[in-house]
Amino acid sequence: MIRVEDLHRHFGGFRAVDGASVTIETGSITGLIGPNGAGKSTLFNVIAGVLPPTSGRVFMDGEDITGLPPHELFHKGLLRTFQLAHEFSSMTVRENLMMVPGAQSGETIWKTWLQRGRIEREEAELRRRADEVLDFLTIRHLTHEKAGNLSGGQKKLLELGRTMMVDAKVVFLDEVGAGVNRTLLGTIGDAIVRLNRERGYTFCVIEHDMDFIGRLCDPVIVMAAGKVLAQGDAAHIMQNEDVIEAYLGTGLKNKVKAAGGAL
Ligand SMILES: Nc1ncnc2c1ncn2[C@@H]1O[C@H](COP(=O)(O)OP(=O)(O)OP(=O)(O)O)[C@@H](O)[C@H]1O
Repeated sequence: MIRVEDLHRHFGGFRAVDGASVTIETGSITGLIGPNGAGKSTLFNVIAGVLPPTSGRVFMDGEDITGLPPHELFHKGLLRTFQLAHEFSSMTVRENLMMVPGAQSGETIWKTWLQRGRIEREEAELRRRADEVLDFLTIRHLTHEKAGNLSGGQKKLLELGRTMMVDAKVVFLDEVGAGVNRTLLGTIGDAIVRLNRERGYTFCVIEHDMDFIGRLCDPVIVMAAGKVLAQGDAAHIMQNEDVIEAYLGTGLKNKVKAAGGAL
């Protein structure tokens, strides 16, 4: 479980995150939604150690992890996908999986040179794991494709695949659906659900596509102007007056109400 207590992150006088307290339960796929500029990415960055908080605390399974650098969180199994570094575009999809930091044993070049048999065994094992990941994500046909030729959605699948190479526990995904076509978004959604159910991954997902959020996420956390407005299941959340106002603004909300319409 990730617990965030009264987190603030200011940029000069501007409060991008302004006293947010949230819980991401182990085993959940938690959605994080809110209008542009709500502070969602900043909250992710602070939890994942990319930015230090101005104040407040972050706990992982009861351990205080506030301000730990990304590589330490990485070793604890908490990662924001871009911590895996971007794909190497001139390398194949399988090579990209095999290159994930932390997937190798981490021996020095000198030692591995002395143990060439061992490095070959390790490479074979990495290749086997990479192929297992490609099968899981149903992209085995892309094994030898250069990563630079992948579509936006296929790159997102590769990102998910790379988390599988390091046995992540808690994965923070920022705007999974941005620029991804419907079919691939469905495949990405299925992969997230299967990783959650079959491998016990906990996810926290920022996404603007409400269909995607509604299908995948429970609970959903809503942020606006740096604060947490509401938390609950997606259907319940979209009935919440504060949430409607944050998305539509008071004027439009009143017009919708006057017209007797729903959102
Ligand atoms: N490094 C920075 N320096 C100054 N202001 C920043 C910085 N990073 C973010 N902000 C500001 O903080 C606010 C929150 O930004 P953030 O990216 O966290 O919002 P968001 O909810 O993720 O928005 P979006 O959905 O558009 O990605 C924005 O007004 C943004 O301009």
